[in-house]
Amino acid sequence: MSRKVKIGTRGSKLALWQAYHVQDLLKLSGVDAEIIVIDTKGDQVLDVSISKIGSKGVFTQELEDQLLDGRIDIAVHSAKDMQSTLAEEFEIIAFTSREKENDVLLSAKTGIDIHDPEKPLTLGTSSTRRVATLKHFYPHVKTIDVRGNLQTRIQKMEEGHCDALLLAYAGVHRMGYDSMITEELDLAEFTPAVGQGSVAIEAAKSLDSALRRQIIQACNHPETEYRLKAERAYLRVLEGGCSIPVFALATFEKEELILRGGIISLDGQRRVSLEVAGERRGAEKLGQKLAALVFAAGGKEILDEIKKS
Ligand SMILES: NCc1[nH]cc(CCC(=O)O)c1CC(=O)O
Repeated sequence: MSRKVKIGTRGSKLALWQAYHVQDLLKLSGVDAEIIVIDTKGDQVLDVSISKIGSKGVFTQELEDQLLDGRIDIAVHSAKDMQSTLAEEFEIIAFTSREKENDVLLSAKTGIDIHDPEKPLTLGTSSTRRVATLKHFYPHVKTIDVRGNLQTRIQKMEEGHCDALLLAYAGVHRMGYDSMITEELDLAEFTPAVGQGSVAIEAAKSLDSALRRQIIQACNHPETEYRLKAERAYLRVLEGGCSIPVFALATFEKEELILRGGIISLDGQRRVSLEVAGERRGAEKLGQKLAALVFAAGGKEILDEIKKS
């Protein structure tokens, strides 16, 4: 393979970091790659909340068009931002080794404590899962909607719109803001969004098979792949876009794949969270099994209500 692999990415700082990360992984395997930045609809309408832009895959459509044209060979995304079902022509060929999956609090202040109900606290977030989780476990905490990239959000916080931000560790770490983290939240309470912390590499099924193999060899982390397969199979049954407070986290305990996940009502009143375990080669079945159990335990009702609202 003499020509360079063309990596397509959005132009945000986080997206670029992820594209450079994939470029580095390829380089380590002796594969040269170049980065091609593509504007997406999701980036152009920053002032509107994602759930209101409507269509699924606002961040992925333009990249997929270029994959089909062959103008790029692969598209790099936060795994979390990828729809659970891709169009027929596309597939995820690799998941990079996962970062710590936790949500974290980020603040410029000291003494931020979500556990003390006597202490007024306003958190900035734009995720329905995080808002609903706060309402469930920490009802005294106020939230405000803060959108935009991390730099913009931090600026809003420093202007006094909120005391702290509630974000994914992965993004904070990649953007170099670890020093502002005041707390890593408990995974059992703030169970992350499906895929949080991993980078997904998407390709057209028509991609050259030798190149495809090289990219997988260089970038795919099998343990992460199994974990995300289980989580994404769960998400697929729930058809959960990013506007639905669905959560799931698969982990390995020895050789066993454990999948914990559920759903919360938007008001935080009802939260269903369950756990299943099985073998790695049954990862997708495990996701489907969890979905069936969550539905039976009241999750279906919660989901139907949210879809109607
Ligand atoms: N929701 C947007 C988004 N998509 C990916 C990340 C961070 C990287 C990751 O979670 O893998 C974030 C920011 C956040 O949720 O705080």
